[in-house]
Amino acid sequence: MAKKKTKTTKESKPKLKAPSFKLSSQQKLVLGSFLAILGLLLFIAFVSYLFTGKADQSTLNEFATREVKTENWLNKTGAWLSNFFIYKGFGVASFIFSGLIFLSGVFILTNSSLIKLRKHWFWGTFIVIWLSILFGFFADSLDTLGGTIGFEMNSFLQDYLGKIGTSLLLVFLLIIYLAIRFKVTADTFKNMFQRASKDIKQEFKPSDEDISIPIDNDLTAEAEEIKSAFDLDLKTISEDKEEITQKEIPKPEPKDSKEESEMTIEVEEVAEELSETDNLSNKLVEDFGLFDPTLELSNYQFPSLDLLKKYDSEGITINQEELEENKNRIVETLSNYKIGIASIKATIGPTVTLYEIVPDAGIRISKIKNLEDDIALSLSALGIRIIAPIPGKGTIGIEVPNKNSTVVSMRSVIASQKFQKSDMQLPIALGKTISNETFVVDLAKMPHLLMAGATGQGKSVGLNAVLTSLLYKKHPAEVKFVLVDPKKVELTLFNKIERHYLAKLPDSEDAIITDNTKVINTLNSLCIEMDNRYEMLKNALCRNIAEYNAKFKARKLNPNDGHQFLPYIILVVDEFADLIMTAGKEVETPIARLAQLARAIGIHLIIATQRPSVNVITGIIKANFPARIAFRVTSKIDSRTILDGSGADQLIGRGDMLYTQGNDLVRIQCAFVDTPEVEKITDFIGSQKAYPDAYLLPEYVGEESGTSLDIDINDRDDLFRDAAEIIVTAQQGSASLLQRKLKLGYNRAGRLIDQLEAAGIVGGFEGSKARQVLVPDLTALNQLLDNEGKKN
Ligand SMILES: Nc1ncnc2c1ncn2[C@@H]1O[C@H](COP(=O)(O)OP(=O)(O)OP(=O)(O)O)[C@@H](O)[C@H]1O
Repeated sequence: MAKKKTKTTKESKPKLKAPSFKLSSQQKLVLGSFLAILGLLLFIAFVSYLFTGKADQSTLNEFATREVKTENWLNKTGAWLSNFFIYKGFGVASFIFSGLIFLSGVFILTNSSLIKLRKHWFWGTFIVIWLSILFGFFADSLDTLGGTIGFEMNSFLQDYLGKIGTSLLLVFLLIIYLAIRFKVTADTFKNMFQRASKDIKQEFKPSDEDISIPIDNDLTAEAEEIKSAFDLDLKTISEDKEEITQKEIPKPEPKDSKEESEMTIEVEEVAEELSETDNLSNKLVEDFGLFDPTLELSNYQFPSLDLLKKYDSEGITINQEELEENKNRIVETLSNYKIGIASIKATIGPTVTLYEIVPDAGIRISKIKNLEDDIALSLSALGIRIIAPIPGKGTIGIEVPNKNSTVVSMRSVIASQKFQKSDMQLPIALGKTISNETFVVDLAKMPHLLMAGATGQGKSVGLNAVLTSLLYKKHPAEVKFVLVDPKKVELTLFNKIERHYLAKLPDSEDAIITDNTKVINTLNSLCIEMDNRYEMLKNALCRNIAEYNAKFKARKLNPNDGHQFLPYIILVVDEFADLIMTAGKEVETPIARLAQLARAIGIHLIIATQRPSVNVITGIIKANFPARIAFRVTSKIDSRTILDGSGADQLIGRGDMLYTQGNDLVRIQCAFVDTPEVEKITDFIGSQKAYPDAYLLPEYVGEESGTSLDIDINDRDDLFRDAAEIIVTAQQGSASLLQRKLKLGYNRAGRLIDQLEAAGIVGGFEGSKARQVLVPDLTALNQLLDNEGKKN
């Protein structure tokens, strides 16, 4: 029962709210037309009141006396109603009521949405009140304008707000009305004024159409509303008001050419369609701003320039005597070979001076090229390099080392405008060129760097210069280093910034990798990271890391979908020769894969080697490392291996280097950064708040566990039994143990471990941990191996 009751009340509710819903069609017709006619009658009465109101005033009290005639077009009722609405009510604004009543009738007749009608009533009443207050201002001169209510409201407001306050309140109410009702914005006004001024220019006819008193304007608005409500169905009815509405609609008129030239075309800006995610991300950016990857270490301070040393011997000093001497020797030497010189020009660099020679007409360049060695010998100086011709110049260059070379300090290159103002993704200040310009390159564009040079020629300093450059320019959130240092001493200083800048495998203790086994795991892990990143880029529809990160910062990528800000990862291998000698293909394959594919996803490799021989820098490696740095090497062949040409063998060492990124060779004096300087920088960074851990690379589980199981017993290594005994005795399943005890290379030890796993002596690969030994002691081992023998 109770249920029923609630049902009935529920049903009755809309009835109360909108009785017209339940009207029959006939009732609707009756009520609708009644209201429409009433509206019209009121309108007529009101119009008449404007002319006859005064005259009829005295007759109102004698409504019941039929003899007393009134002048209103609708006689007594018209006079009474219009007096009630206009004089006692809201003044001329009451016209709007007539419109609203008429509109209600039309709505009922046409079965239109009553919600819309309610809106018309609400805003209509709003504007009636607004107008009557406005007209109340002029009640002194024209008392009918604002009506009694308008007058009273106006005087009430003026008592409290004064004339100015009331006017401003009216302006504000009008703004509310326009903004909410007609969605007017500041731009609309601008356009309206522009159009109006154009119209005024075009024609200014003082015709009837232009005479508009405020009331007309408001009626216009209402009339438009009426039109829209009818959907233009009831043409006949709206014809009454058409004249008024048409004023608002600009008619396309034929214009002469002069007018056309004055006409400016208004280009509407079409906003790009935003997707749902765009809207969401825009809102997020509005609320929280762009995503800031540095937020976690927001107080991080970049190292200051003071941490770097200044050198006394900095700055080029021109030794006129030396210049003259060298010039004479060059001219003399060349004349010995019957090469005349038309002109000679010197450019003094930090370590070498370049003499640019224009030979006499008719001298063949190839002749000079062939005499390269002889000329160098005659000039009898170490480090002479002849460039014949200088690419793009048509001159011949002879580089002669300066007697007193100047140190290019890291401080000077870091402080340079070129570096400080660079907007490169990974700027590296390598040093200074022969014309003493700071040389800055973008590692992201290289995209990988191969460094070679004989021992003691400045490779480690060069690597430190690269790392220092990045530390001075990149926040810990933006770049991570994977450091491989088989020499175990060169990069140890960077341990201090492990939790800021280094990346490592999960579970590994040290971030700097010194063990070759771990290098393979790390490289493979980087390949997984690369694949993961490609997947993320693909899902985000981005082509490279820069686009991806920009999108992430704009909060267009949802972290819940696995997206995150991606730091650049830079793999630095200090001694590649050692690595490739011991691990061979196992290292070469992932390195080549990374080099080929990793550029787009922000993994860059820097590989340094002392031995630039072809078995270290293999074809596949070379093909993927277009950017190369050569420090001094001992032979022409080595130079050719690195640079595909000679030159590196003629360098003078101590950071003198050649850089190529494809074609041109640039001679650069590498910036010098000393170990104490690096220590100061890493101390400075290390003493600051860090991330809880180093950047963790994805875990890599070696493939050997899967493939090794089908190793044939007969193919076992000769040392299999010895290896098994060592492992079981030590109860430690590690390849490095075998390497040490049996004096084996990494590859062979690894193979033995695979065979031991296949035989069930050691467990599967467990990342960086040693494998589990499954045989408890030697007796059990002997038993196991004997049983195996019997089976076969
Ligand atoms: N850019 C430079 N400016 C001035 N001197 C330099 C520069 N680079 C290197 N040197 C000098 O050369 C020495 C050896 O440099 P570095 O340790 O970098 O050589 P290396 O090539 O790394 O040798 P190794 O391969 O044996 O480690 C430095 O101690 C320094 O005195």
